[in-house]
Amino acid sequence: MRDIVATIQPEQDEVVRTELDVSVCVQGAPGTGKTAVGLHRAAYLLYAHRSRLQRTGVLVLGPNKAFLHYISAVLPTLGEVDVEQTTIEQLLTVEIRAVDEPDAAIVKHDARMADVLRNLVYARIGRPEQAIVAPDESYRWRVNQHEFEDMVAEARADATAYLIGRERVIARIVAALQRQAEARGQNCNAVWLRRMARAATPAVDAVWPKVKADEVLAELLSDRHRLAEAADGILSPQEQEAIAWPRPRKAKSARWTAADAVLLDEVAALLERGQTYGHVIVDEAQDLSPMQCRAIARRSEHGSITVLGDLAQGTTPWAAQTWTEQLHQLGKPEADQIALTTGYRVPAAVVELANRLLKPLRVSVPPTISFRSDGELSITRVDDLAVACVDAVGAALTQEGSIGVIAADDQIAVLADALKAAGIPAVPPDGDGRVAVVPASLAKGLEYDHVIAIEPADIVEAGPRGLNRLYVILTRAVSRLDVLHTRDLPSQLEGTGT
Ligand SMILES: Nc1ncnc2c1ncn2[C@@H]1O[C@H](COP(=O)(O)OP(=O)(O)OP(=O)(O)O)[C@@H](O)[C@H]1O
Repeated sequence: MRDIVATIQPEQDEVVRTELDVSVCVQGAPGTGKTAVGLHRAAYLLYAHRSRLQRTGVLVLGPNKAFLHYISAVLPTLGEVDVEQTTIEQLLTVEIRAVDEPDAAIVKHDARMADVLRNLVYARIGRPEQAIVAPDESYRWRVNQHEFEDMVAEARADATAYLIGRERVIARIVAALQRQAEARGQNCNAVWLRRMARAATPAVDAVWPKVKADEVLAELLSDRHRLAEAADGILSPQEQEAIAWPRPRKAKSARWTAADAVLLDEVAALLERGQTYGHVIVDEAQDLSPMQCRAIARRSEHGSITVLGDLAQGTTPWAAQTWTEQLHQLGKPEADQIALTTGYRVPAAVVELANRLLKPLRVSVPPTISFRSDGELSITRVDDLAVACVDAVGAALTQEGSIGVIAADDQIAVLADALKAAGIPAVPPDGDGRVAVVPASLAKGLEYDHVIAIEPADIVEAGPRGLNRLYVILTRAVSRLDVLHTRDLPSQLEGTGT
């Protein structure tokens, strides 16, 4: 990203300087400066509300590590370093050791899982079956069964989190015991209160047990009976089957997936309240699942949020179709929705090509209008992609600037080898070097002076939402875009090449 401070436009500045208490959602076509606006907003808010935000914190969430590498170079130049920058995966701090089948991931990312998990956690609370008796030297203080039942019911009704509810029951029991003891002239000091809490704990454990998030989720995914109970009327039997583990596992030996990490975060929040931030900035927010949105909503519950994204660049299976729906999931339905349409990155010839893909993407977004009439576009049918790629990179190296070779993920190794064999050092997208070889799945949010896009038909066919992915890739070029293909171009781009 270039330094835009000097040239920031009024429509961008309006977003940057929106008041701290106001949440905003920016639908920004490619290269309209969403990321730049988000980072300037972080800097502006920290400047204008430094003491408040130093207390409450600012969180910037980006889509992947390559993107963070890219923005971490920019934020300190804006004069601000007190910002936590991370990806949603890193935020959730669970070691990811497995990958879900696509149908399992879709169920796990669905908002209905929140109800399943709530049922699961609260199903642990039972009914007291006996009174609590706390021996105290020559006395035996009592909370009878009915009182105990009422305390559990009341704590359940007002508790904001499961473990807080449990603590509340213990506190009520101790208070009741204290009233009895004081009525008999006892001095109830802190040591006495702690002793009474210990005496009450076994009875509370039996009714409202302590639990850990990983144990709760491992049990859900291991035990089909428990899953059926918690998901009754919420998930279909097929959906339950899709997420159930083939063999039971304990939490310690569980191999968690990225979607499990989001579920663990939801369970952890059902158990205890987590950290919140004064302001959260989320980039590429169109790609968040409803469950990921909930994780972010919890962290910005007492603060505001800046949502940045482009519905046309949605590449996940759960990508948002409308901002109204996504803002609802993010807990900020009242956020101001603003559209940025002037593209500063992508030259007009390239924008025109990419805009051809908008209609079939079936999202309602205004097309980009390029600010730039310079730039070059070439679309060439070639015989051998690796050979043509090496030639194209060689030619690009005679001009100034960064070069990104972007291809379907499974072609990256072949292209990197071909460049290496030709003596051209190439780095991955988060590496430092003039030529980067970028898997299509990691191209989002990045930009290069010269982009060489390899075999659009393969990019489109590599997975669901392939056309959205192609749209992302075509819009990464700052000055020049070469499209190389051996196969026919996707029909929307037909008639554009040689
Ligand atoms: N007002 C401006 N004047 C000049 N350049 C700008 C301006 N705003 C943004 N840019 C430049 O345009 C490019 C794109 O900006 P940025 O990466 O923030 O866009 P984006 O909307 O996040 O793009 P995408 O969604 O495609 O990733 C960057 O090089 C940035 O420096």
